[in-house]
Amino acid sequence: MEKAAGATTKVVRKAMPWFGMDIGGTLTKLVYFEPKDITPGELDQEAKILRNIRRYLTKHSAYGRTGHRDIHLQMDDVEIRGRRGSLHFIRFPTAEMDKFLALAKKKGMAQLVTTVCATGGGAFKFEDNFKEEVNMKLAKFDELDALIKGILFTETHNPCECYYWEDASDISVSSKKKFDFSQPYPFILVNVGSGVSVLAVRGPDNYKRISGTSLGGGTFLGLCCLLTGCTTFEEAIQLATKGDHTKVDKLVKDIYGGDYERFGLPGDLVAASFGQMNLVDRQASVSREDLANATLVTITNNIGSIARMCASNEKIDRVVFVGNFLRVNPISMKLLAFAMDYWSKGTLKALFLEHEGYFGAIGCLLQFNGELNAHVDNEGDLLT
Ligand SMILES: Nc1ncnc2c1ncn2[C@@H]1O[C@H](COP(=O)(O)OP(=O)(O)O)[C@@H](O)[C@H]1O
Ligand SMILES: CC(C)(COP(=O)(O)O)[C@@H](O)C(=O)NCCC(=O)O
Repeated sequence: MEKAAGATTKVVRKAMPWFGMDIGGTLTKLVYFEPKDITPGELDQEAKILRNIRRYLTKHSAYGRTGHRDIHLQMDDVEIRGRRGSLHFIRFPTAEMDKFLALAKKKGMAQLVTTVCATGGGAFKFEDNFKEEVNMKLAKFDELDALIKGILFTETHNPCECYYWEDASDISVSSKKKFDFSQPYPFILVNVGSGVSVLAVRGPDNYKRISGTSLGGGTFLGLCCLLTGCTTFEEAIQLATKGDHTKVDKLVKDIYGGDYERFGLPGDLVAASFGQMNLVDRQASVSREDLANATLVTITNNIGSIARMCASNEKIDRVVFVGNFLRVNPISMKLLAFAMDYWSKGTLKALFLEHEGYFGAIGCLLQFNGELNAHVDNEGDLLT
């Protein structure tokens, strides 16, 4: 790009809009940086389309039938690349990508010819659709790199980001407590999205993916829909909250009549998930709520076991759980907190983060560092 004659470049500001997008197996997460330090010169120059997009995203909390802005997660007064502004958090089902692209086109995105930073499997899968339908180029980033960068950034910008569950053994009294995560390393990171990835993180650029399981949030939702006829994650969680998994599972005491003392297995421990459901009379006596609760407990306990084995193998005592499976899901968080503590005899600590499913999108927004440069002249006007 040529600099205008006589103009000296004072500040290099990157052209707006700034988005970070994590296109996951179930949900697409969009983080939008709303600049709050717009100079009068910049405001004059701001294209009408850009202004309309900024207003549309920041003034609404619902987009179409299935898009939502998580207003409670909004982060204000954040500095990124020398600009101050707010981070807005928006999600919609990845299955609705065609509707999102149609909306983006309607809002004039196609005329902006811009680049969006994207991560998650969908950044690869939908790359051509973005180019063809909204003239957007995707700058792609690895989802696990982005996840860790997003966590580290958010933790340093939000003093209340990290928490644990106190007294997790009693679900009814257990409560959230702030945790100081300013010295994070090393930690195990368990990302419970559609599937589950487990990482050992020893430094900002030092991590490895040590395990994973296909029994994750997608499994919970899929099985719950099949077993109960529910249609949304929120409904599945509501049902699970009112159910009792012990009517569905076979417990140690159903087999032993009490504890299996020799190996320290308490009678109330689940011996076999869904282990009662081979009996026709038992099938008839369980409710949709019980089935939802059993599905949630089964998936959660399995994730807890894998996380605990990984922590023990890596000799790391802090386990951070993230991903949208934990959204509006205190049952799973408390179960994980209890499982980590109980089975490790108090040596492992389960930690949780407020922006649970958005770290990939945040990390992606932060990583972009090219192509959008715009020169600003003496008066602070954009020359692009
Ligand atoms: N509104 C929702 N719609 C669908 N799934 C949801 C919703 N809220 C939470 N979830 C849970 O979050 C999981 C997806 O988590 P997420 O971290 O976004 O993963 P992914 O990147 O694979 O989409 C779903 O499988 C489901 O268990
Ligand atoms: C393939 C994935 C990294 C995709 O991430 P997601 O969209 O589920 O967040 C994840 O689903 C995963 O790690 N699945 C488990 C695969 C396994 O180790 O068995």
